[in-house]
Amino acid sequence: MSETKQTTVLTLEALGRSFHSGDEELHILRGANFALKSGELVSLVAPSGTGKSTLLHLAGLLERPDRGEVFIKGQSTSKLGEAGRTALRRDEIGFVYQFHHLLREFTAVENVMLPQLAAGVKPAEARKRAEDLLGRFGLSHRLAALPGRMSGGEQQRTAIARALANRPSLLLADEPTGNLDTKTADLVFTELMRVVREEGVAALIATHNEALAAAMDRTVTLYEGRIIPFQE
Ligand SMILES: Nc1ncnc2c1ncn2[C@@H]1O[C@H](COP(=O)(O)OP(=O)(O)OP(=O)(O)O)[C@@H](O)[C@H]1O
Repeated sequence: MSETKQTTVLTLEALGRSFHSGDEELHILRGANFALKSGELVSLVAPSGTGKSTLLHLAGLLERPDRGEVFIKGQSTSKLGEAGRTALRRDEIGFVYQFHHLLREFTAVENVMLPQLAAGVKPAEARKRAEDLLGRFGLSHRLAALPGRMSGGEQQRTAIARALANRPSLLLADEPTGNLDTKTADLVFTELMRVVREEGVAALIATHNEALAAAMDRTVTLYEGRIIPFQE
């Protein structure tokens, strides 16, 4: 993709977020700024408790900041009501958690179909997309499996496929392989990066694994409530 055609998918502007802990006020984000361009893969590597999940939840419109603004493809989100935020989240953002959160009573292919059906995609088309995505994660033989019968790696691959199902422009992932053994984590992470690049999705991925982080386009960290380039 040429430089001129790249759009900014996610913009965080002067984000502030504090939490009360007993008598104390924890200022977790203190004017965090960030921009992510289409197709860009960025890792977020920062010590535990510095606010990675907080930041991803704000960027994913799951929570609202105390101060500052989140823009999705240049669109301001602060003035949107819950219905508007939900629609934007459904159409533009895929989220992957450390734990898969798949619906246990539905098969792998159904789990990847569901967000598409919610977005109004016809069942036959949703199934085709789900089968294609799961196939690209090496799960063609597990389409009809229930989450409880799948391995941790298979569950997480399915959760990533589900997050990509609606062709989001932005993928946010919070320690997506943090719950897996090292070998499986490396495999799943490599697949995630491959499919994310194939799909042209911009991604911001929190990870503790610096080796995996280094395979992305750039790495950022959190320092004193702000987002800065990561330096080893
Ligand atoms: N809802 C909340 N209420 C009170 N405190 C909170 C809340 N959410 C987060 N915090 C606090 O804010 C800080 C940052 O939390 P956050 O989960 O964003 O960190 P993190 O960098 O993702 O950590 P980890 O790597 O351990 O997951 C922590 O001190 C946490 O206890």
